[in-house]
Amino acid sequence: MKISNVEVKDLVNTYGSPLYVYNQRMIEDKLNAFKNCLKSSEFECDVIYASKAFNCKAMIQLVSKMDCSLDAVSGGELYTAYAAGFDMARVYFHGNNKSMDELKMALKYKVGTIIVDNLMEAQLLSELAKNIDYTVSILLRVNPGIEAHTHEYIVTANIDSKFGISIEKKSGILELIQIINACPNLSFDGFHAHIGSQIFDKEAFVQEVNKVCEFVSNLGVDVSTLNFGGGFGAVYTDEDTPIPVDIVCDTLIEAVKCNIEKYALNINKICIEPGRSIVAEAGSTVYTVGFMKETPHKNYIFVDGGMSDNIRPALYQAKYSCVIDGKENEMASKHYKVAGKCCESGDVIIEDAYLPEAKPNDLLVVKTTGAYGYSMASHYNKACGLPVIFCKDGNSQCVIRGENYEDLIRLENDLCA
Ligand SMILES: Cc1ncc(COP(=O)(O)O)c(C=O)c1O
Ligand SMILES: N[C@@H](CCCC[NH3+])C(=O)O
Repeated sequence: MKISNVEVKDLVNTYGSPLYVYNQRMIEDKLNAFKNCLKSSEFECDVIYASKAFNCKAMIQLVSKMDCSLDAVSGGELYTAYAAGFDMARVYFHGNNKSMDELKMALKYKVGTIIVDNLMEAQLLSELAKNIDYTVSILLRVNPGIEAHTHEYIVTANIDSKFGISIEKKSGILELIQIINACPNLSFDGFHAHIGSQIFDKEAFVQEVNKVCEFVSNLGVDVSTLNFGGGFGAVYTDEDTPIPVDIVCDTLIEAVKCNIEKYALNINKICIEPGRSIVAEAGSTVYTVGFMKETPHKNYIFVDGGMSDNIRPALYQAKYSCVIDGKENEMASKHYKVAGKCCESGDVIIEDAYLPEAKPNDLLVVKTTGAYGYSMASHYNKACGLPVIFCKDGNSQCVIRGENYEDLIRLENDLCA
């Protein structure tokens, strides 16, 4: 099996096992697709990559190369963007509980946009921004009361969310805007909303746009920018049917246009923040099969990683599909339960993988692990962090080296130095 024309077995020979492998061309194509599809002659459009899905310098440099903006949600993500040489004016800084240090860091780096999440943040930021020498664009995160899930969305379900201010709280929102506008270095430009992740129903996004625009039309405040967040889906198994990128973008653009006309709004910029849909399908995890065993009801395959490199099955009952390298074209003949090596019964990567006969040392490639895999990895059982490899057109490049045992105790050892 090849990933962007690089043999998986060659990757394992060169970099070891297990590995996260990304098809760099697929990432670039996805960023391009969003950029090319989110276009309008009536307003500016910005595609902001939500870096929580997969954040490292090499990824951020790709975002820069493809002329997209960047969503960061922590000091660590900001620091990585800065270290990657990213244009900080194109960073959108999020978070429901940004610390004073993080806000100071954002201002020091001259981050272009801060998405303010609550009243206390507005108060603190307006103090911190008094003496800066540039203007920060401010969006306010509102909670439109639309909580979308895969295959379904529930209107008005979300009033107790930890993120944003409820769109129903008009007086609180006006108070917050006043605080922002009273600070000469902050410019209130509009609103941000985000309704969930892995959403397959385009009507959920139309509802989001309608709700936010109706709210703006009743506010009596100039609003130039609307950011509708991310949440676009990816294919993990045959059951997944995400909305194609062109349709997502057309749907959003059309919905915004209708609302601009309906309410005579002065919107001149819209943004979206795709994370998963950019990187999920481009990433795979390559494991080596170790021991195998049969129980009365299961055939187990044990792999040399597990919940420490992919927490999503244990955390969300997320489903994945996989292939055995070199046996992609063989008929499936056996149901396997693919489990990891962590000391936890729930350490299962795939509950039921229907595969050709497997044997120890086979390379098992789990697909669509590119989003929230590396970024949610842990050191449980002192697991070493996996290397990350980018492949493109027959070439491979290690962009994050794998950890070794020394790395695992380095922070302790530093204290003794
Ligand atoms: C504010 C915000 N923007 C963007 C995203 C990215 O979402 P996704 O990876 O589903 O596109 C998230 C995560 O859900 C988010 O919370
Ligand atoms: N971590 C989640 C997505 C969270 C999105 C962040 N708001 C996942 O793996 O599906």
